[in-house]
Amino acid sequence: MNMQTVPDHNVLGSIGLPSAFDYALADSLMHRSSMREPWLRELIAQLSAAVQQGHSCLPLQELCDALDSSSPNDRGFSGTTAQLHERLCASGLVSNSGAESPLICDGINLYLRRYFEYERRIAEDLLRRVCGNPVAFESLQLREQIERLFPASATTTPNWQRVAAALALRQNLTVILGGPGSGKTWTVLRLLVLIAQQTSPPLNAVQRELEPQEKLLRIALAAPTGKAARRVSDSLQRDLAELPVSDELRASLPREATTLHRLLGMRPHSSTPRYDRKNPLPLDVLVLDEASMIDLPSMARVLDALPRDARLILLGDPDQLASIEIGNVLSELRAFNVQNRYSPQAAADIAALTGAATEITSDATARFGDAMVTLTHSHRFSAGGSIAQLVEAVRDGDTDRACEILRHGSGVVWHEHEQNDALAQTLQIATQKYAPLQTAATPEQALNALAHFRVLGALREGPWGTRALNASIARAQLGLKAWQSLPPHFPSAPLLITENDHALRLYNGDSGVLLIDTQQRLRAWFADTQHGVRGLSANQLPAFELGYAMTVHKAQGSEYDTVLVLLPPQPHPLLTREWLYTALSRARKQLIVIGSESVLRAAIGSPAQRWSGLAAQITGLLGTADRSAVSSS
Ligand SMILES: Nc1ncnc2c1ncn2[C@@H]1O[C@H](COP(=O)(O)OP(=O)(O)OP(=O)(O)O)[C@@H](O)[C@H]1O
Repeated sequence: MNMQTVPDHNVLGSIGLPSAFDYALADSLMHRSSMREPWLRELIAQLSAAVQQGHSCLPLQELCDALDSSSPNDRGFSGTTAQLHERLCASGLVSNSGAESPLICDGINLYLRRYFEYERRIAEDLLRRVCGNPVAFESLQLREQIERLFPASATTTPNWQRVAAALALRQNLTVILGGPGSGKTWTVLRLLVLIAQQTSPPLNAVQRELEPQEKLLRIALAAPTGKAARRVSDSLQRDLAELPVSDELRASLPREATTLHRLLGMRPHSSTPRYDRKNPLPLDVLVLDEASMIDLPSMARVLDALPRDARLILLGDPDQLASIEIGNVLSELRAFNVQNRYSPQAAADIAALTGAATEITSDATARFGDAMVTLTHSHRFSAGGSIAQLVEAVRDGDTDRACEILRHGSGVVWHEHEQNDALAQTLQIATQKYAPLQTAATPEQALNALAHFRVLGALREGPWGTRALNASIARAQLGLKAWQSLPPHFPSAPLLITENDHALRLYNGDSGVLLIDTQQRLRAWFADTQHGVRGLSANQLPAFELGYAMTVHKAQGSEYDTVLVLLPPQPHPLLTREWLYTALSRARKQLIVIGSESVLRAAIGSPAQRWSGLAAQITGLLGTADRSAVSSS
């Protein structure tokens, strides 16, 4: 095959066609190899295309199957993964890990070197924090403290929030997983109290003045986006007030979360952060919230910068949409402990610290799984409510049950429309639900109306895209004539910020509303934890667009009383199980789904597939032979 050609078909059906860029990369690498076989060029292009789509590697097994099923004349390889591995190594482009080759193959996955190294650094760092010096604790006193901070509740047995606290006291890595409203932030604040009490006794104001700074526990909270960081800050401030601790201790806890970008001191136009391995962050504890949205390079960077003896606490929901960039770190980690089972030693420590009996596992990777707990009770949805049940059914891929709940559940409505009827119904409901926005007399009323309802879609462009929906809803709200005579941003318009402005504390995905003030100027209003609302002149704002309807990606991390989810008329690659799970779980009280059963079934039946070798690398480093138990999903 001519090295310059770009085939019109791909080897791996589940990855989009490699682009000219992918083939250019393949060609530049092929020049460094004495091997001229078309299948090798094809493999490299596929690998490059996979990385563009968020995969960090490609499994050899998938590649073998795909190459084997394509025409032998065309591809020229047929054999086992071991044979493929051997041929790859013979190309001179691939090594097992050490040598400076552009590609790495560890016998399971094929990587571009950079992504192998990110995963290797993350795996080594996390293992060090899990397996480093076990923290000694005095269980009797701690048990009393845990009972005081985590009051007994009838929600789950065992009380997984207490278990999270016990795990965090044992080692320097804790991963707290759970769906929306499962109490992750509530737990982490109490857990920080325990760590602070264990590490250094609280100081009063005078002692604080006298005490050298380095004796205070240095804690930071960070999230991948500005919007997520602000949301965590809001939750912290809400929960801090209710903490049963002294004022001194309360004052020593963080009130604000920051973005990963800011935490690392990323500079404009530079990819080199201020903090790194040579200049580590001045921290004893780092909490990373919304960890499912953290991509591989960012995770590697933040772990590099975190001192080796600092504690790391990851919070997140691995069932939500993964990072739009490369990697799916959280769901790879979840594979080590899906069912809250612990090694005998961890189970004994949990029992000593909380009195809870947990299931024991003899799995060889349990040592790593001991860092993990999944909170299973939602404090936000009413127990056993239809929305919670529906979200669970979608998460578990139980399509029949999801359809059943949608048809007969309370608080959920399903309009099984196809094609244009779905758009017409969306418009009708949105017009009615957004009516209070039109009549709101104060910013508070307008923002309340906006918090009450939102339309969520899958796509941005096209007739079913949020851009077209926003224009249609605005037209319906204002009347066609008014819409034609007004600029796109008008009084009572809901707005969606589309870029970060740290100085104004406005972030991509934030919602606000435009209103005319007493001096007839257009002002934008935003909800504010401290002051209720805050107003800014409309011409101060960073980029924004209409926000009656938004994509689920933009809505990630937000909730509304009522959510209308509009499915497109045909299945779409974006419409995965994780997309639907994230969309449905944005609703607090009422859910309206508009779309056909076939599209709904197709979405539930399409779990997003992200190839990653992180779990395999951790397993390898743990020294277990049984890699298949935690093979990447
Ligand atoms: N054990 C508990 N007892 C009483 N209230 C709780 C408990 N755990 C959590 N809550 C409350 O439940 C609500 C949801 O908790 P929280 O915000 O911590 O959940 P989350 O898992 O962080 O949610 P999200 O992922 O959506 O950010 C909050 O109002 C919190 O105060």
